Amino acid sequence: MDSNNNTKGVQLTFKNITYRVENKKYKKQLKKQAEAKKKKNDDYENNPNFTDIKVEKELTILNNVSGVIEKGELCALMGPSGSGKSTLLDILAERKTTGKITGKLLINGKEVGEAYKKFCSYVTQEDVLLQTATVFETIKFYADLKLPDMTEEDKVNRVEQVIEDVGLTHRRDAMIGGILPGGIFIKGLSGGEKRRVSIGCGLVTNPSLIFLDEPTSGLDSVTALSVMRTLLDLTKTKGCTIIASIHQPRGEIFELFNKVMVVIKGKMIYSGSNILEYFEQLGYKCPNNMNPADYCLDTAVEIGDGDRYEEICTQWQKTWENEIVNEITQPQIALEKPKAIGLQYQYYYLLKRSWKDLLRNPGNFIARVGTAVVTGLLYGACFAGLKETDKDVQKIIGVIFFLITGLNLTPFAAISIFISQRTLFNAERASKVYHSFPYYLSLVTVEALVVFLVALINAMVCYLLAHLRWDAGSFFFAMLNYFFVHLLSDYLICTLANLTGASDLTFAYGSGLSVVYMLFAGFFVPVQELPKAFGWLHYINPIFYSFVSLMQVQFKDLDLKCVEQTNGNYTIPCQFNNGNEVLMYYGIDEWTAGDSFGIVVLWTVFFFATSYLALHYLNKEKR
Ligand SMILES: Nc1ncnc2c1ncn2[C@@H]1O[C@H](COP(=O)(O)OP(=O)(O)OP(=O)(O)O)[C@@H](O)[C@H]1O
Repeated sequence: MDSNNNTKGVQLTFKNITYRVENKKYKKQLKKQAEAKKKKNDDYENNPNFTDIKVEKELTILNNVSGVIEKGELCALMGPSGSGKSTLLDILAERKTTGKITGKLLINGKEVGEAYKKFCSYVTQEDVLLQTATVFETIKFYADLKLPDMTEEDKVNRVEQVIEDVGLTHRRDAMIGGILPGGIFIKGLSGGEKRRVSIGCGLVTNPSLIFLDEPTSGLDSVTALSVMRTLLDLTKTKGCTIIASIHQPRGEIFELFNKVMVVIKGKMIYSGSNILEYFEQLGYKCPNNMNPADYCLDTAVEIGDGDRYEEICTQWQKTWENEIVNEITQPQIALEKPKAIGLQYQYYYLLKRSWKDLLRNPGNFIARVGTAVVTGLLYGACFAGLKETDKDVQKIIGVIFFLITGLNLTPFAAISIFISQRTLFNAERASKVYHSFPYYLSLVTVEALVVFLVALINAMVCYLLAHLRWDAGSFFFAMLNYFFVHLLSDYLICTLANLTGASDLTFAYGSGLSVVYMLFAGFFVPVQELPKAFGWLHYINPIFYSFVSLMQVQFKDLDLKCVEQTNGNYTIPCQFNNGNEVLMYYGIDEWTAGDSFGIVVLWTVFFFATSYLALHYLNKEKR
């Protein structure tokens, strides 16, 4: 048993919470209002009771909502669909990042500022978990990142205890399972078991306050009851305060709650432990043979649609202000604030997890490296044993261009990884498990390793078989160039994935950009022959600089043998006597290999940065 037994729970009071958002349809609605007014004037005789359409610049989603949840209470947040339950839950858990919020959140009667979030844990409606991790590893990851002061042994004990608390001891080493990025399915936990893992992740820090958004959604009734009983046990054994939004619980689940709060159309109409009695006072008596939860929800819908809605809301507001507020007593419990973990530790744990994920789901890695081997061999076979002769110049340039093109396109295979990891990242970031930067670094570290292997294998196999310029300096500089072409293309795809948040859009924009890059690389059409209107595009084309650098490595000061070809009586004269003439023909003789490679490195840094900024600022969890 935990040493903090029954000391963790807190009292949560929220006062006059109002939430407003911008009305994005404002202009459209104004137009409709004007049209309606015109119609009213034109058609007054037929429609004398016509009322104006109400249009506001801001929408009020929650209006002056207040309540108190005592230490150790299991509280249900109920209401019809769209009434504002999830919004209220998000505000109480301080997860709302959009809109205007006013009102107060008090822990044990005090405003605790920034520290507030550290007392809470939030379990989302969807289970967003890493498919390749086991139950133990998933919960341990949260313990590692959220409990920096604990020894390894204590963390393991805590995780084992949580696994027992959520009833998953028998599934401790089972994989989460599900659909992997790219579509492969691995068998793992059932829906109910995944729900328990998500709850376990929320429990591992021994939080004072736990928020759960629809904890029973998607579960069969037996599993739902079992999950809710687990939560009730936690309130009793650990004193946790738990608030769960819930839609339509079966009778047995409804009875487990110590308190029920009912929100209708953004206003609180009740908060207490005897809702049936309250509804009866209002004139809505629950028939004996009816599930009380169903009855409450039906009644809430009826109240929301009825004429007495405003009256009932006002009556409840008065009860709150005149009675409940005065009865709130503030428990005297010391609030110890959990410490935050350093970025380097976050990076360490994230890298460890990413590495394991790569090893357990090697399909993508094997496919990328395997393709690099096969295409390297095929390039090599087609261009085997090239000679430093005028006759082979076109083939040598072809090898360089094919290698660059292949390495530019291979990162498309990583789109599904970038997109699917984004979902997990969004959920974990919203739960404040780690900062975006160490996450990004761990992602790109593992990617850099794959990129390194692919570039090296692909280019080396081809370079050796085609017998390109044969000295150590040229070989290693060329390899470095191919690695950077591949790395910058990988970061480019990662940027597009983070900008768009969708795999189809990433593919569409990425392939379009690659075509433009190829076209303006100076290979098919030498730069001086590019159309005037678009010729400048090659200056902002990283692939052009890779091409220039590799051409310089291959041809600068290279002697070319002139082997004249004869065709009957006709002799084809040599086009190039040395490599510098080749560079001149392509209009790239004024560049140096170092300068153009430097620009490739700058482009790589640019895409590295844009990819991170897009990850950090865009496509966040939309709540
Ligand atoms: N940022 C926003 N912009 C516009 N409307 C919003 C915004 N946030 C919430 N709403 C609206 O506020 C209402 C309440 O949403 P909320 O998700 O809190 O309801 P809910 O009670 O949890 O519903 P459900 O039970 O169906 O999940 C909905 O009509 C929703 O469309």
